[in-house]
Amino acid sequence: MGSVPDSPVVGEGRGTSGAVTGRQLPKVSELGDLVRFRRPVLDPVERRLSRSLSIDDLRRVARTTTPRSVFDYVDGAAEAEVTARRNRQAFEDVVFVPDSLRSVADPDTSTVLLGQHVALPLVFAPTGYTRMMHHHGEVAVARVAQRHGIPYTLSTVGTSTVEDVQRAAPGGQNWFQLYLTNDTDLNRELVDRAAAAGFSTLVLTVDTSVAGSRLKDVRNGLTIPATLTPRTFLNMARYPAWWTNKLTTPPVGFASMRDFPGTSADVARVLFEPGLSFEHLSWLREHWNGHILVKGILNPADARQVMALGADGVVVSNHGGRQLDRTPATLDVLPSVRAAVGPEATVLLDSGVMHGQDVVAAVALGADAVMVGRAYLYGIMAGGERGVERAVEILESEYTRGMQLLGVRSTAGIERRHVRGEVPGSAPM
Ligand SMILES: Cc1cc2nc3c(=O)[nH]c(=O)nc-3n(C[C@H](O)[C@H](O)[C@H](O)COP(=O)(O)O)c2cc1C
Ligand SMILES: O=C(O)C(=O)c1ccccc1
Repeated sequence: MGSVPDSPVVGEGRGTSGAVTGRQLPKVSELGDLVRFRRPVLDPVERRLSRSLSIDDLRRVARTTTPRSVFDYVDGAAEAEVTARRNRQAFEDVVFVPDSLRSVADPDTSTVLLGQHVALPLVFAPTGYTRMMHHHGEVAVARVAQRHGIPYTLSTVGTSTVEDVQRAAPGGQNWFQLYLTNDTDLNRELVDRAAAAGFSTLVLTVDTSVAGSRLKDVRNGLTIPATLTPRTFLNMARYPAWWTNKLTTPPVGFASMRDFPGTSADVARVLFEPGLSFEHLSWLREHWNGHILVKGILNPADARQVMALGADGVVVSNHGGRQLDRTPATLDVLPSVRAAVGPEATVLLDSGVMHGQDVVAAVALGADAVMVGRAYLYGIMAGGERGVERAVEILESEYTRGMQLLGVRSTAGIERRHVRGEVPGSAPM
């Protein structure tokens, strides 16, 4: 090795002899080269987004752009919100063990999910009522997913139809999330429409046979559409920009289903099938030719059973802490679920993913990819379609950097040994 310069050098490069060719400190006349004036960003939405460097920043912006009842619906969780905090804590407790002196040039973040190439191990989770967060709605989220080469999952209780989404993102990987309803004809219609529209994958959610209790929604008097009381009126009146969104949006209910006013808990109570069981999964396997993922799995035995019934994979999820409170953090049960289903099954994880390093951790502990819900919803609340875009940019850059700093140059190179220690719940059950 050549000699290492012992003093900092302004400028670049070494001379042919290997000596360092440093420049003198710049003359005043050259200072113009050193001071750059950033062009002011005039558009207020763009300004807010360009200053948002993390999902947490987007969350802070979202709080200022949306009525409290809407923000709380997204941000909140069930009961005492123990699970929601636990999800985050598990990610924060991760200790990475990096490799050194491995080339991380030309990083490759891509992976294969259900036989399809995806640009990042990231999927947009299904979220109900996206047009309530911002009038750009589901179609905007689907467009961003298509542009970034990641799958988008439309919710059964979305405010756009499968046809709308397919039209908006015809080249995207569009998945449909099914809430099994207590109306057999409607179930068949939902599945047939998703197939006819060209959706490749069904995500059957199994953790919402009854509604979780989100106390903030009850306290805020949240119904969809809004019921006007002095309290809800005052709450919404403070957000004129959000109202502009609303007024430019044609009044629709659940375009995927039938118009149905009420709280999300009312929807679950009146429409969802409380008798949902393994037989329904078998029914679905017969009626759907595409891939099936079962979302809301939290133990290895259930994971094994749904695989035996013909599912292609599972989403380890506690619904972002919005259903049963006091469940384990998903990161903590992930290794045992992976061990139960083997290397070939598709295993996704969601609930609490807010940072690209969370994605690195989940991949290290056995996930093929993660889903994010709130992360992109904070984005859409902060700035519509551009806000969703910003959320992906943030996660993508954090993921890429995290992977490289771990000494790994591809998603496939992230291994269990890159996270320290025994993981709670990883013991065989
Ligand atoms: C506002 C909101 C609405 C949701 N709606 C649905 C839904 O309709 N169907 C579903 O399966 N999951 C739904 N979820 C759960 C998400 O799919 C996902 O499991 C959860 O958001 C993951 O946690 P995260 O938000 O911390 O990423 C919803 C989540 C949120 C925040
Ligand atoms: O809010 C949710 O998490 C959710 O899954 C849901 C359930 C019923 C109606 C709308 C959304």
